[in-house]
This record gives sequence, C-alpha cells and structure tokens, in this order.
Amino acid sequence: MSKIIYTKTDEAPALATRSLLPIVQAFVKSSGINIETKDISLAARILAVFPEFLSDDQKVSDDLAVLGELAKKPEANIIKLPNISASIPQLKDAIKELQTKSFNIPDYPNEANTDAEKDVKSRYDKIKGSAVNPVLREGNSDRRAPKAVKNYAKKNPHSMGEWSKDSKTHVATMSSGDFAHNEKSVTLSEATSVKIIHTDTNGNATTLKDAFSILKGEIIDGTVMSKKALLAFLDQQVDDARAQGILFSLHMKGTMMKVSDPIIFGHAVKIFFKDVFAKHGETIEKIGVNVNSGLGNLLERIQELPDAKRKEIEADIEATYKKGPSVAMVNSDKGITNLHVPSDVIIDASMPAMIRTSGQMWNAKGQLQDTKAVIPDSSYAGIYAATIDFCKENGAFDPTTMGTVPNVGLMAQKAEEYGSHDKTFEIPSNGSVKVIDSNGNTLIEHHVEEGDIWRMCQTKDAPIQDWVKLAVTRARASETPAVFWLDKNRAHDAELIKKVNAYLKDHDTTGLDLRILSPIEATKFTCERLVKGLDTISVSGNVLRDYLTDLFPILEVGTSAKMLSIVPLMNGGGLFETGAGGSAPKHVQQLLEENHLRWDSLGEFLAIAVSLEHFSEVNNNAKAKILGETLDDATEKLLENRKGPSRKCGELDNRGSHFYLALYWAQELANQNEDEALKAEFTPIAKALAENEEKIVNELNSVQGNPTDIGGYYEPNETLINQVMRPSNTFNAILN
Ligand SMILES: NC(=O)C1=CN([C@@H]2O[C@H](COP(=O)(O)OP(=O)(O)OC[C@H]3O[C@@H](n4cnc5c(N)ncnc54)[C@H](OP(=O)(O)O)[C@@H]3O)[C@@H](O)[C@H]2O)C=CC1
Ligand SMILES: O=C(O)CCC(=O)C(=O)O
Ligand SMILES: [Mg+2]
Repeated sequence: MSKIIYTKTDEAPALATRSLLPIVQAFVKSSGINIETKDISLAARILAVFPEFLSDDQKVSDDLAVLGELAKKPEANIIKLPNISASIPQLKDAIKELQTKSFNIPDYPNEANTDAEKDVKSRYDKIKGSAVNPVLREGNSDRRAPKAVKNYAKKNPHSMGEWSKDSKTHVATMSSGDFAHNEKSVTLSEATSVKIIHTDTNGNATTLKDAFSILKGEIIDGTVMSKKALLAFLDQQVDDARAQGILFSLHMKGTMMKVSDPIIFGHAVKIFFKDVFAKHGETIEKIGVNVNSGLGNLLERIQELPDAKRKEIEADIEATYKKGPSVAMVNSDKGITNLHVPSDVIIDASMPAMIRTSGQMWNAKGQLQDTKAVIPDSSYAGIYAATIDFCKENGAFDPTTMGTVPNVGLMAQKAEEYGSHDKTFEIPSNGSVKVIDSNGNTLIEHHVEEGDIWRMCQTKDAPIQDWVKLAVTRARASETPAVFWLDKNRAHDAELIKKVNAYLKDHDTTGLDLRILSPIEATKFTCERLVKGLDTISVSGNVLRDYLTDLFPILEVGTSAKMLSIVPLMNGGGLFETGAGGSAPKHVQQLLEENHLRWDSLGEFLAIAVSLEHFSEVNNNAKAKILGETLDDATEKLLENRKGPSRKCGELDNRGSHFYLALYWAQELANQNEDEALKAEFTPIAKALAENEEKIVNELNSVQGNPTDIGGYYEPNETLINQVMRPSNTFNAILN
C-alpha cells in the first residue's frame, strides 16, 4: 500500500514533529492514509554506518539510503523537514553524545593514517555537511509564498531596518583568481567517462578521481580558486575593514560546499589572526589545531597547553581583536564571533538577515554596526551587492506593498556546485589538473599551485529539460514574468543558455514574458518590480536557488519557513520540503532555557497539504483531497487569527499553534459536505476542541518559564521529548 513518509530530523523541526505528527496521524487515520516516519537525524545517520560497533539492539537501519531509492520511484511521497548539515565541530559533538549514551562508535579521526582510520574517516565524511538533501532531490525545485502567507505579511508586516544612503556596508568579492574567473565548461556530445589527473612540475601524475561516467548532453565545468589570490584578497579586506571602521564578516556555505568552503574559512581565520599564527604557528601545528573548523577549534585545543603558553596565545588573540577590525558576532554575550565555527554563519540565511537589519551585524558590545560582507568567490556575490545598492538608493523594502519572487531551481541529480564535493581537491603541489575522457582527450585543463582549490561540477541534461519545462509551467500557471538568472559571460552559464534556448522551443511560450539576464541585472530588474508590487519568477541554478529562496522570502514575509517548497520528482513521485530554512539551533536553546519553542511549523502545514493532494491523485483517494483542502483552509484561518507561535516565553508557542491548527482543521472537516463520514467523525472532535480551548491553551502555556530537559541534543530521550512537546492531557485525550 502506498504511504506518506514523514522525516524525523534534528533540533527545532524534530521537536515540533513530536507535537504535530500525532495530530496529523490522528486526522488521517480513518481515511486509509498511512504516515510512516524515517529517521534521517544526524544521530541516526551516524549509527546507521557503524553497525559493527553496536550491539544488536542499538543497530538502526540506513533510512536515508532507503529514502534515496524511494525518491527514484513513482510511488514516492516524502515530507522532508530540515536537518542538520553538520560541520566537523557539530559532528564531533554528536559522536561524543552518542558515546556517553553507550553507543561504542569510533572517534572522528583528525588525521587518518592507518587503513582502519581511513575507513572510519571516509564513513564520517559522507555524513558531514549537506548529506541528506542531495540524496533525496531527484527533481527540481518549485518554491513560492502561498497567497495566504503573502496576504498575512502585508497585513502584519515584520520589522524591517531602515537603510541609509551613507551606509558603509558592502560586499567584498574577488576580481580575479577565483572560481568564477577560472571556470571552463564543456557540453558532452556523446556519453563518456572522465578521470581527473594532477601532474606535478616533475611530470609525476596522480589520479585525483578515477574514471566515472558522464551522460550524453551533460555539462561539466572545472575551475580553481587560487590560494595566493585568495590570501591576498582576504588580507586586503581585513585592512580595509579596519580602515573604514566597519565589521569584518565572512559569509560561506560550509555545509553544502563541504570540501571547498571550510578550507576558505580556515584561510580567513589564519589571515585574520596572522600575527598569532606567525608567532605560534609551530605550537598550533603540534597540538593538531584544525583551523578549517574555525577559531573555536584553536581556543579548545590550546587548553591542553601549559598555563603560561596558553595565556600567551590568548593574549595575542586579544591583541588582534584590539588592533581590529572588529569581527561580526554570532553571540556577543558569549563572545562567539563569525570566525568561531564554520556552520554558524551560512550565507543563504546570514546575508538576508543582514539586509533586513539595515545592512548591519552585531559587534562585540552587542550593538549593530555597518559591515563588510566578505564573499570570496564572485560567482554569486553580485546579487547581494546589487540588493544592498538598491536598498541604499531606495531605502528598505516595504513588506506591506512589495511583490513576490517565486523560484524555479535547477537542482535535480546533484546539479552544479552542490554536487561537486567528491570532485573538489586541495592541490598538493604546483602543476596541472586535467579532466581526461575515455579516448584520452583533455576536456578541461588548469595550471594549479600548491594549496589551490580545484573542483569539477556536473549538470545532467534531463534535469535541465525538466527545469525549463517547470519554469514555463509556473510562468503560465501564475501569469508572471520569469527570468533565467544566467550570465552569458560565465563559462557554465553560456553552455546552459544554449540548452535553455533549445528546450524553450519544446513548449508553447506564446504570451509569456521569459528572459535571460545576468544575476546582477536580474537582481536589479526584480528589485525594481518588487517595490512596485510586481511579481517576478526567478529561474535559477542550484546555488542561486538556495540563495534566492531565503533572500526574497526573508525580505517579503520575514522568514523562509513560510514557503511552499515542492520538488516534483522526475520519476513521478513527490518530495515536499518544509519551508526553505534550516534547523534553527537557537530555538532549541530557548526551549531548554525556558520551555518555549518559537519554531513556526507553517512550512510543515503547507507541505502536508500538498502531500495529501498528491496522495489523493496517485491513489484515487477522495478523502485525502478533502483532508488536504481543509488543512489549507485551516492554515489560512490560523494566519488570519494570528495563532502562529510567538517569540516570547509565556505566549502561544509551537505547541499552541498546533492546537489551533487541529481546532480549525476539525472545524473545516465538520463544515464540509462532500464526505459525510469525515463530517460525522470530526463534528464531535471540533466541538470538544472548541469547548476546551481555554483549558488546553492554558495547559500548553503554563508549562513555560522554566528550564526543561529532553535528555540530549542530537539523540534526545523519546519519553522526555514527547512529554515536553505534548503537555496538555486534555488535548491528548481528545486526539486519542
Ligand atoms: N533544508 C534543510 O535541511 C536545511 C538545513 N539547514 C541547516 O540548519 C541549520 C541552521 O542553519 P541556518 O543557516 O542558521 O538557518 P536557519 O533557517 O535554521 O536559521 C535562521 C533563522 O531563521 C529563522 N527561522 C528559520 N526557520 C524558522 C521557523 N520554522 N520558524 C521560525 N523561525 C525560523 C530563525 O530566526 P530567529 O532565531 O530570529 O527566530 C533562525 O534563527 C544548519 O545545520 C543548516 O545546515 C539550513 C537550511 C536548510
Ligand atoms: O542541505 C543543506 O545543507 C541546506 C539546504 C538549503 O539551504 C536549501 O536547499 O535551501
Ligand atoms: Mg537554503
């Protein structure tokens, strides 16, 4: 029998699941709809790959692999909540927590020398970073703000910091030597296989990656980030931030770009603290500091040193801060800077948050200050620069009047940069890197130097065809202009543009406004329309999909959590992602400190509704359709009545908002006349929920205000977490 899969993930969304899922299961049970969970949390993914270290009752199945297979089948119907894309510090924390819970898994080897260590490290490296989404995304992305969400934001605008023409905030990006400028791109006219070979200046060749197959029509790119150019750029930016008296802030995607970006992050830490590294380099090396894991790793490792040496290093770090520039802070109370942990500042969320806050970030004193946003590679930095320039010129966007920017994103089958990590290499020595096909022809070649970061990306043809079709379908369905964000002067985009022009001919595009603009031009065009209240679809590649589906939603509706996020799978199934945001670690902290969860499950509500609709179509189940439609109506009512979670302790939180969803959903089901059985079932439930509203809300809100314990962070205790997330006996009894 076909079923809906609901994913168990991490942090705030996983907490919310413990409250929301029992409600949804209770509502759909009588309609022959089975909702099953699959555990793709970081903890479960770790346990799944180390069975031989676990006792039989500790072993877990590899649910991610199961879902990866399912995503390729027509019966797939998966609701995917955001999960942790773990940086090394997060991975190590999770390992430590599991070990204290008597899971006898191995440590993460900082350096792997023996075969056994290499094996352990390679298993962990597959779990690291963005390891879930790319496996499930067997389709392209269709993300937008539903009308009800947009209308709610217009009537209840979120705060927007003002912009001044004299703001010193700006984006700093490289003008040569980076990935954007060194890119070479080829479209394969026939299927082949390629290997990646490094040859040093003495002619010694090393295989970086053994032959792997490339499909006919596939686009492949190779490019390189010059270490020399990067270091010079970073050094210059530190000096310039100091001279201008603004914050230094680095914005990377260390999670999805899990090989390249931590290396770049490490270089930034070293350059920023160059006096410290110059003086103590040897000691730092000896105690095994991994600077790619951030300043946090250095501060942790020096605790092992004798007191005097440690204090000396700490004093030199202090001196660097004093000399300036000031660094943007993640948490000024705790002294955590942007350079502490690579996963604390993730560009898709961090840049829009800054733009929403007048282009300012927090300094060490806890005050907002103008900022230099350092985005080394220039491939996509220009969109933020253009948005910032637009705000300087025109002032902040106005959520009560601005239009909307839905996105159609090319992401299927690990498209573009986000699939490049297994083909990204930190170059060991000067020489060349070549991509060579099965006939021995060199397709791409770069001269490289020691420490450069070389990478290759792939984009398959079938996903491109599907993406063009999705763009035309969406432009037609919403009668909205659609812009392909592609730069004819960039090697990869030039190849893609040829395909877009060819595949657009497969569709009826009469009357549609479709254009191709460079990302910077597209930003200007879109922003100019936005302030006039006009909508524009962005049709973009994978990285811009990620950036744009946070940037515009955060400006328009305050958070990307409110987005409808559909992935029509290429083989006919449906993957319904919830929102476009992440796992919000700050929200867990608040729950632990004061038992208030401000996570908004709106994205989940929207995803469940479309999943039910998809289920009804595939299984010819009319009840599922009614459940989906009534759920959407309930969500709209919830927005109208402002029953979303508040940020403040003591007020309605995530759990309370779920109660209202249940109340309104039951009422909608009781009020519909299409299905008598559902009406009869939900009439008394709606009545009971309404009669007990005050009592239930009181039971849900009165638990707030005290610290709470869920018995773990990555692997919480099931009993405790369920108790915390379902504290109303009255509500639970009605659901049962
Ligand atoms: N699809 C996925 O699986 C994704 C996973 N991630 C992962 O999430 C983690 C955190 O990433 P980060 O970049 O900080 O992004 P987040 O989206 O988690 O956080 C940014 C901020 O957005 C707000 N926010 C996000 N979602 C919600 C929600 N549902 N309800 C209310 N507010 C929300 C919160 O603001 P405030 O605190 O002000 O309330 C939050 O602090 C990382 O591990 C990252 O890899 C990130 C993006 C997508
Ligand atoms: O997979 C991840 O790490 C995050 C994904 C993401 O940010 C997105 O797809 O919007
Ligand atoms: Mg994102």
